[in-house]
Amino acid sequence: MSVLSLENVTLRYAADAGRNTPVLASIDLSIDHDEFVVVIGRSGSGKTSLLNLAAGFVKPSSGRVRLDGAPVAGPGAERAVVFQDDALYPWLTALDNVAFPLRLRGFSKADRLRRARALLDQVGLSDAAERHVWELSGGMRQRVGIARALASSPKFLLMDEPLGALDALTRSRMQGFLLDIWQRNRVGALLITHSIEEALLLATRVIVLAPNPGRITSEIFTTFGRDHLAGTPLSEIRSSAAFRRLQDELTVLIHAEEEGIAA
Ligand SMILES: Nc1ncnc2c1ncn2[C@@H]1O[C@H](COP(=O)(O)OP(=O)(O)OP(=O)(O)O)[C@@H](O)[C@H]1O
Repeated sequence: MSVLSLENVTLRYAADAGRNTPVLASIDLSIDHDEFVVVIGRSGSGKTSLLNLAAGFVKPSSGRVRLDGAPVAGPGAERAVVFQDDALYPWLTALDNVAFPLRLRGFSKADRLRRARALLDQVGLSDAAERHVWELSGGMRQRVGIARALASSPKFLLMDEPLGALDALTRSRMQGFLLDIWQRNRVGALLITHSIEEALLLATRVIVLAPNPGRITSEIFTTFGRDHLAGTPLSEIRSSAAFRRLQDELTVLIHAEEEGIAA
């Protein structure tokens, strides 16, 4: 079983050396391989910074980031990252975009095309394999991006607002799709969102970050995503009393400090 952990992490950016308050402070977060952890919090609370630490894009100023007990020294194939902007290679087809990381890992051409086709099939894009990026809709591009992230068989999928640029209907469909991908590939997930509804639908655990310094103020365990995977339609979950109650609770938790300052 894999575990990705941030242990007593503080982060100050070099550009902000004069700033007294760190961007993140006293962060203790451990993500198991079967969890779907969603981080939510006000703008500037350090959500992206936290994901960048887990990805190894930035190093903690103090504390440790570990994967299965070993220090994380930088980015690695076992922690794949998906951004809001899909960042696909525009000159390649969907198939070649997904196959690209496999080339870097030394797979033969036949093997990478076989695996890339299987991944595109998994994200429902078999028919779009030969299309170029500009021929794909926003939701399709994000699915290619996720297939590409899965190509390296990561243990963890780190997603920064992956559905943030999509229209409401596509976003809603993609939420069900993300749950399916998470379950089928048995990856641990860390996802950032601004949407309380999305957080509750996807997460097995929601983490609330508050700013100045960025720190974890609440943790809520939920089962809505698993209920959906067991057959409950998302529309039924969204309109249930239990879901609405947690939505209200989470809204209060996210804005608690703001209201405290205003009072
Ligand atoms: N590379 C950087 N160098 C210096 N400061 C940075 C850098 N990246 C982020 N920051 C600062 O760190 C703080 C947290 O930023 P971060 O992007 O992690 O927050 P966030 O919660 O993801 O915000 P948002 O919801 O607006 O995307 C902000 O004050 C930001 O200006």
